[in-house]
Amino acid sequence: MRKPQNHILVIFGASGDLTKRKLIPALADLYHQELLPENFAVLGLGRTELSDEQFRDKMSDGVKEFASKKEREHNDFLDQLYYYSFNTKEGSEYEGFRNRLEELDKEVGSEGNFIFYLATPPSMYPLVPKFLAEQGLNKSDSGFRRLIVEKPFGYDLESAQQLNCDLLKYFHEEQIYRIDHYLGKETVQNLLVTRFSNGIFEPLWNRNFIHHVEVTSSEDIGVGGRGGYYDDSGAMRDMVQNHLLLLTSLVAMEPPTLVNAESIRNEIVKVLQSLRPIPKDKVEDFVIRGQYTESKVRGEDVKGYRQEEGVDPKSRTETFVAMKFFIDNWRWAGVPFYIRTGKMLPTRVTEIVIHFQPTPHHLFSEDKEILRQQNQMVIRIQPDEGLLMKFGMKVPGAGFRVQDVNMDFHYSELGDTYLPSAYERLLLDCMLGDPTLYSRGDAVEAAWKFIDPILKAWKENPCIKVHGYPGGTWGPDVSDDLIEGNMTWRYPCKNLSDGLYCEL
Ligand SMILES: NC(=O)C1=CN([C@@H]2O[C@H](COP(=O)(O)OP(=O)(O)OC[C@H]3O[C@@H](n4cnc5c(N)ncnc54)[C@H](OP(=O)(O)O)[C@@H]3O)[C@@H](O)[C@H]2O)C=CC1
Ligand SMILES: O=C1O[C@H](COP(=O)(O)O)[C@@H](O)[C@H](O)[C@H]1O
Repeated sequence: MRKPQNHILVIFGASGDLTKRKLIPALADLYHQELLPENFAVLGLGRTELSDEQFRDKMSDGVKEFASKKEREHNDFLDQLYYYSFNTKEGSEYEGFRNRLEELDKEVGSEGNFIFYLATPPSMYPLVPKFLAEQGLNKSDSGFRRLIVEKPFGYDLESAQQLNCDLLKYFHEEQIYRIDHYLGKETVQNLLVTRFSNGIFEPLWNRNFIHHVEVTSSEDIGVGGRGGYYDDSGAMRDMVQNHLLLLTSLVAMEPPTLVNAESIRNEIVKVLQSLRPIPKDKVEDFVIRGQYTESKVRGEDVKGYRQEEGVDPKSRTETFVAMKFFIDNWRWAGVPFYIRTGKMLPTRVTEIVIHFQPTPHHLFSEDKEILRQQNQMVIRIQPDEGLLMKFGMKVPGAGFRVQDVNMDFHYSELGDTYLPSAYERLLLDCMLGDPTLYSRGDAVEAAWKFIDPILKAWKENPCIKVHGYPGGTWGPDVSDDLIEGNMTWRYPCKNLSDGLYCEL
């Protein structure tokens, strides 16, 4: 495996939750696999006053696992962490920061290569690049300068376009790495391999053989301590605009010419640009929104969303979205795509279900449940990552009764194979200068263009219902009505044989 060039990773927002919970553990994993360069340091930034030592102590909790195994290595990793305190909103304070960075660069031998990671509140995303540019830190003749931008990328189409413009004033598109951590997931990348390295699937992957596609990403927890952020965001901005549309794009895209950033991202953007707009006055026919209410889950009382800390007690923010849409292109004309996400649902599962066309004639009419004869391919992103095919087999004995059987593969069967975390993969790719698994500006805007009219309709028309659903259920019952015919969503928890992830 190629190692990245020597560099410093500068984290804006290093005293925050994301740094401690995701970034530092991912870096520790890279360190222990010897994937970090020889001369490397992290420079954490925030207003909170911390010495380097205090910062290391604060971060060491997140990497305790290693501490117990290899104490010396663990300490060597922590020794690469540094901290500098300043208000990143104040342009006048950047000179001091630049001096510290240049000093550290000499100390570490990082050759003037810097990655700037924006893990601050989003209001700071346009400011930091401007102030970096004022200090001449956005470009260099000798070293590389890259900028990683966390989600959310904009609040709507207009703000996303504005943010793209703001970033592009100071950094080139090739320097900008917009994170969607779903693309960093091993099983999401495997979607491309499953589709494009197997002769058996791709010939069937189109409107002639696929009846409809379902994408579900459910969580069995509520908003927890993130009520303040979430109440202003909601499931549509938090999950659909980015992760779910990305999964849809990978399912629907054409084969890329090459496995590189340009080819793959070109195909992703084409799908997003082909999404059929949902007219504002038809939103209720295509999109169901819901909000969890007080309930009992597995014998425990759980709060309703409006009782969560930081949430407006009259909030109409959606914690559940189910929607139906079409992709207007040659491959997918007329095939409905159904996507669904929500908090406080029965289990945590992300999966894609390809429903194949039924046989043209139901030969084995003894089987009353005709739907059984529709083959399904379930691509499970998490947990218990794997792939499952469902098809009909004869029930042994008299007559011709058909029953569904499963043929499945679980990643866990690969034995000790190490599945890197999404952040680990994405950080390493950025260090190596490979943006393939990061979102391109035009893709982000195309996704917002599709979502924007729905958000506007919700905002402008209070008659569009926010359906309550008791925590621990699969969302509002009306979400079943979205699916045409006598079909329903796949409810993974109803069929324990499908996997071990279901905890109900
Ligand atoms: N947490 C998560 O799991 C995820 C977070 N994200 C995104 O990442 C970003 C960070 O999230 P998270 O870590 O949870 O947020 P936190 O609120 O925990 O942290 C925010 C960080 O920004 C710093 N900050 C805020 N204002 C200033 C300022 N004026 N000057 C210097 N530093 C400042 C804070 O430092 P201090 O208070 O010391 O100044 C703190 O380190 C957000 O945009 C979020 O949407 C995305 C995906 C997941
Ligand atoms: O981006 C986000 O994703 C998480 C879900 O991520 P996962 O990797 O656990 O599937 C979600 O909880 C959070 O609200 C959202 O901001």
